[in-house]
Amino acid sequence: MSPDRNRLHLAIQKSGRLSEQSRDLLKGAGLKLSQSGKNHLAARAENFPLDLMLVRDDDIPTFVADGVCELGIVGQNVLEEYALGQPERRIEELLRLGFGRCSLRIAGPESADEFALDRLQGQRIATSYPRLLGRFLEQRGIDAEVVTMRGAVELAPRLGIAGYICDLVSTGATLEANGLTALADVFDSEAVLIRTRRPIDGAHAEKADALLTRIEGVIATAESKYIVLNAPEERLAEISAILPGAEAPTVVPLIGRPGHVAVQAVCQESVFWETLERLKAAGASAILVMPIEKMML
Ligand SMILES: Nc1ncnc2c1ncn2[C@@H]1O[C@H](COP(=O)(O)OP(=O)(O)OP(=O)(O)O)[C@@H](O)[C@H]1O
Ligand SMILES: O=P(O)(O)OC[C@H]1O[C@H](OP(=O)(O)OP(=O)(O)O)[C@H](O)[C@@H]1O
Ligand SMILES: [Mg+2]
Repeated sequence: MSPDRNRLHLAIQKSGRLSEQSRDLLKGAGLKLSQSGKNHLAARAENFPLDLMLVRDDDIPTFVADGVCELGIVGQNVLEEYALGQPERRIEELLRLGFGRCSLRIAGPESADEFALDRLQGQRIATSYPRLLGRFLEQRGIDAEVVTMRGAVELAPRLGIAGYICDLVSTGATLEANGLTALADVFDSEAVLIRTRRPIDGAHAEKADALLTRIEGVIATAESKYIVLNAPEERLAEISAILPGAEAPTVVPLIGRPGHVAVQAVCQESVFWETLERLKAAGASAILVMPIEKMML
């Protein structure tokens, strides 16, 4: 099946850590995705000229670099590992998506306080990310042997394949279950939206931009809250400074309460209970924090 050139093509992971959140993000951007059974390798947006290609995450950078897919969603770890092996960067990273957060870490069977990077000299380290690890070691002048494994890297020390490993960690549960401790950070990652650097024709480029604007809106909305509160006028500057990530709040006089105003603002960073306590201490009252359903910046 050759791709339909009247539609955009977005590559996402078929099944794995990024698949569900990639689909949720697109649904949040208003796309109605056609059902795809377990064996389907493509899905269609019914209300937007976009086809989804459901693939192994390792293949996503290649598809986007070659322009087979104009867009993709992939972890920065996979993207950077791919890019390190290419003479030119044919992929543009457009947007961090706030999910799939993990770190590529060196781990081993010893405790972190016994460890110093120098202990890696002459050792074997098993990883699925030989280029990222290779760069890390080279930059630090460490001469170690990198052993490439496709998966189950955590088993390497037990099997005697390598003394250390370098693999993705988020909660640390997998390391712990295998008697390993994280010893050094190699690369921090999250899922990103990527776009080909190959020319996209005019109508397509417009569609890609429209989709990007929607996705930016979804990301911004996820953290953002709408805050409304009452404040003594003379403490307005102090209260505005506490509102996280808010630009130019709207200030409205309160009928029947001279010297007091109502303040409304979009906070683009997380609003914690501590924030509310600080606002109250600064004289704010009747503080409401509301979710924002949609936002276009
Ligand atoms: N424990 C984790 N927590 C959060 N994100 C993770 C975690 N592990 C991996 N990721 C991110 O999700 C991506 C996909 O991980 P997954 O384990 O599903 O990949 P995979 O086994 O290589 O899948 P595929 O079959 O598509 O090749 C990783 O490249 C990384 O960016
Ligand atoms: O620190 P943790 O929260 O335990 O996560 C780390 C694990 O997650 C990833 O594997 P995944 O579970 O996606 O399976 P895979 O190895 O089959 O890709 C990664 O390769 C680690 O093994
Ligand atoms: Mg993979």
